[in-house]
Amino acid sequence: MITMEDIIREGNPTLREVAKEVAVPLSDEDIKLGEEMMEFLHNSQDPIKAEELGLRGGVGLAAPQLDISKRIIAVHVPSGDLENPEPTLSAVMYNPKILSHSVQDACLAEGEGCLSVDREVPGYVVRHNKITLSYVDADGVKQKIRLKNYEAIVVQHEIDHLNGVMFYDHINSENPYALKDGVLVIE
Ligand SMILES: O=C(O)C[C@@H](Cc1ccccc1)[C@H](O)SCc1ccccc1
Ligand code: NI
Repeated sequence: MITMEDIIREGNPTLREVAKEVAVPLSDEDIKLGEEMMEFLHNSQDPIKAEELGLRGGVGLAAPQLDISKRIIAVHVPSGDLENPEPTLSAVMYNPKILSHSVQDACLAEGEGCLSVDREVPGYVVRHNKITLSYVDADGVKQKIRLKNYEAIVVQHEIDHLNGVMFYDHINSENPYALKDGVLVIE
């Protein structure tokens, strides 16, 4: 079971590598890894288990954060609506690829954090507001989906990890809260 000890922190060179595509059909090893990554996200969002296991809450995780330089991410975005517990996005994605994106950019009002970064780095992380994404799912089936707003931001944060990019690479060092016109700030 994955815990915080398995997650490498900034300074580890693996976080700056471009991860390799995984073979399709998926190996049992890669399928098992995806399952463990998803299990971590579920545990990290369960107050009892997170407390028990000392987990930081996460809505996404990328294999390079486990010192495994493979193009695998897991995302599990809860709906946040107690009436409707269905997550708005929950998937293990193999070889995810952004096929196209909106001209409109977006950022989270509260900025971003990272399970591999044990410090606050304030500032707007400007990303695409909408993306069209292809990936191979856990059943080995090629998927093509469109995401927007928060779900699109989470997936872009994780795909950045596959390309050796950290969220603070996007922050304007002169003025962390500088925003071009038209950037959607997501509360
Ligand atoms: O380090 C990671 O990749 C997981 C991040 C992903 C992420 C951070 C900020 C914005 C989008 C995605 C963790 O989920 S950071 C902790 C967190 C937990 C719940 C909600 C937002 C951020
Ligand atoms: Ni991260």
